[in-house]
Amino acid sequence: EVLVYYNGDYVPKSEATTSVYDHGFLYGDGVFEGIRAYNGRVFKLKEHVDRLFDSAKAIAMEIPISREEMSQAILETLRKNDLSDAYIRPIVSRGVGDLGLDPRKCKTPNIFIITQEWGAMYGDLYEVGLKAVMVATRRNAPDALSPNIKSLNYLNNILAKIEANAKGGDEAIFLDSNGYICEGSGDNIFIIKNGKVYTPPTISNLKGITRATAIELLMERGYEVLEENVGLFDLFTADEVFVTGTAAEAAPITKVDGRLIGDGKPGPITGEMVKAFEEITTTTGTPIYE
Ligand SMILES: Cc1ncc(COP(=O)(O)O)c(CNc2cccc(C(=O)O)c2)c1O
Repeated sequence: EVLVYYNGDYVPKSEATTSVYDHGFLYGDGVFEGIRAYNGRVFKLKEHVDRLFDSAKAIAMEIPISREEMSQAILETLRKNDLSDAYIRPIVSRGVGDLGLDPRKCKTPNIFIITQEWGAMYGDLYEVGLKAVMVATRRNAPDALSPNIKSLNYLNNILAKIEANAKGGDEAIFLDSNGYICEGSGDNIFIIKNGKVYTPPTISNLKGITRATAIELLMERGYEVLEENVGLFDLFTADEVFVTGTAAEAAPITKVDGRLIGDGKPGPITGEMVKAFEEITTTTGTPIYE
């Protein structure tokens, strides 16, 4: 049975439970990460652990183990489950406390680490590309609940997904509270026009680690990457669009709200990205077993 890390122990999946009085369950009061291991290496482990601790600091929650201990716990959980190609989900909740919002009711945070086998998220849709739809639900504003915090509050993203499902889309694209193109329900977005690459600034979306990697890879290949606001018109008239995320990696978007993007097939720069990701994720990263 899969073993889950729970506050320092490795327990069978069926025993990886928390109390109904855990404020992570009661109020979504907690943070999490989504990380992948490829070919026996964890991709961008330090960046993900750093973001987990930043998210915790943003909600004034002290994680009771160090960054290094968190990294080792992630590697050990993979080893306990003999995993080399995996999806890794660290979760830190505020912990158990009486009913009522005040986090001071919770003595200590609970830490879980789930690991499981994970293949490509969209399967063969990489060839044909994803159909995206715009959703009415806006991404939560930075001055309301910053989308930079990877928190257990994913209802905003789920509402977008519900809208996309209702509209028959594979992915939902958010506008931010100012009406600019923001990101997908679980991934960042890139738009290509006349050989230039545009991606929204991260004030209104998650500081994606795959997004940062894509920017590096594109610049290494001589592309100009502009982090600036783009609008619906820019999205609809783009030559290419792709989304990036730990789960999605780099996934082409070939239709948005019924409009073909470019000629409706994944574009050349997107193709370069998919190949570059395959290369970098299978050759770099923190070894699990060495
Ligand atoms: C809202 C949002 N935006 C962008 C990303 C991409 O960030 P990274 O490049 O750092 O992963 C995410 C990450 N989203 C994510 C990651 C892993 C799994 C799932 C899931 O849908 O289960 C979602 C996300 O949740």
